[in-house]
Amino acid sequence: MPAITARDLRKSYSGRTVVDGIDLDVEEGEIFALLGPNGAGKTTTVEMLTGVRHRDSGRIDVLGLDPDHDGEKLAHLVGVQLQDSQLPDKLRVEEAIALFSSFYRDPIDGDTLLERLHLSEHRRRPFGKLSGGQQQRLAIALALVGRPRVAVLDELTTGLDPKARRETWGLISGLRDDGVTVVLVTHFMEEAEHLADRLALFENGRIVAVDTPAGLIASRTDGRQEIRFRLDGDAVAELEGLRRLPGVQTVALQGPTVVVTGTGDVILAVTAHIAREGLTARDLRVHQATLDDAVLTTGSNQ
Ligand SMILES: Nc1ncnc2c1ncn2[C@@H]1O[C@H](COP(=O)(O)OP(=O)(O)OP(=O)(O)O)[C@@H](O)[C@H]1O
Repeated sequence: MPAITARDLRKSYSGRTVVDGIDLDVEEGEIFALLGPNGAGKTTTVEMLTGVRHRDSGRIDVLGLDPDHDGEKLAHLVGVQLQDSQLPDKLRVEEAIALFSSFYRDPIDGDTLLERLHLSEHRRRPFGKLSGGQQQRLAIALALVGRPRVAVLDELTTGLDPKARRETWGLISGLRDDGVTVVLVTHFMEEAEHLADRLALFENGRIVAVDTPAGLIASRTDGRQEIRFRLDGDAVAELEGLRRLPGVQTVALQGPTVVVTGTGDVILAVTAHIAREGLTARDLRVHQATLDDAVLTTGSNQ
C-alpha cells in the first residue's frame, strides 16, 4: 500500500512552472530517493508533500491525510529534515532535542538519539557553534525524534564527512528495518545506489523515470561495462581478435592500455580470450556502469 500518493502535482513561482504535473507513489516501508539536477523541482515537491509549501493543484495523500488540510495530524506522523532548517543560534543541542520531543506523544529517548548521531559530547553546545556536519546531524535527529512513520530527508548527508555519511546510511537503513517509509532527496549517486529501493529521476519539474537503482542503470546504460588492461607484447596485433568477441562494442588503445567496452558476458569473454591466447594482462580493471553514468545520460542542468 502506498504511504504517499501524488497526482498531477503542480507548482509555479511568479508564472514559472517548477513542478509540472508529477505523479508519485511511495510504498510503505521503502526508501525512495528523488534525484535530478539543481532546480529540477525536488525540494519544492517534498515541501508540498510535507505541507511546508502549498500546491497550486493536484492531489496528495500521505498516510490517508492531505498535507494542506491535515497538517497538524500529519506533523505527528511525518519527520522532516528540510534544506536550510535553521534553529536559533543560542539553542543548545539538548534543548533542541527536548523542545522537539515535547511536540510528540512517544518521542525516542533523547540520549539514545544523540548517541546514535554522535552528538552526545556536543549536547551543551549552542546550534550556532556547531560545525556544518554537526548541524546536519542535529537536523536528522530532530526529524526522527517523534518516531515518524514517514521520514522526509532533503540532502541528508550534504556537509558530512565520508565516515559520518556512512554512519548516517546505517541509521537510515535501520529506519527501513523498523518499517519507516523514507523519502530522500540526494545529489550523491552512491548514496542513492546504496540506500534507495526505488528512485524518481527529476528533470525540469517532471519525473522522467521511476525505477530501482539497478533497473535505471540497466535501462539507461544498456548494462555497459568497460575493461582496461595492459598486454605484454604487441597489443595492436590483439585488437582485432578482441573486437570479434561476443558482447564487445568497442576496442581501443589509450597509450599502452587496451580499453574494451561491451555488454552482457563481455568480461568473461575477454578474460577467457586472454587465457586462451596465452596473453598476460596487467593492471586489469573493470568499470561497471553506475547510477552516476545512468543519471548523466539525461543531462540538462538549469
Ligand atoms: N520560494 C521560491 N520563489 C521563487 N522561486 C523558487 C522558490 N523556491 C524555489 N524556486 C525555484 O524553483 C525551482 C525548483 O527549485 P527546487 O529547490 O525545488 O529544485 P531542486 O530540484 O530541489 O534543486 P536543488 O537540487 O538545487 O536543491 C528553482 O529554479 C528555484 O530557483
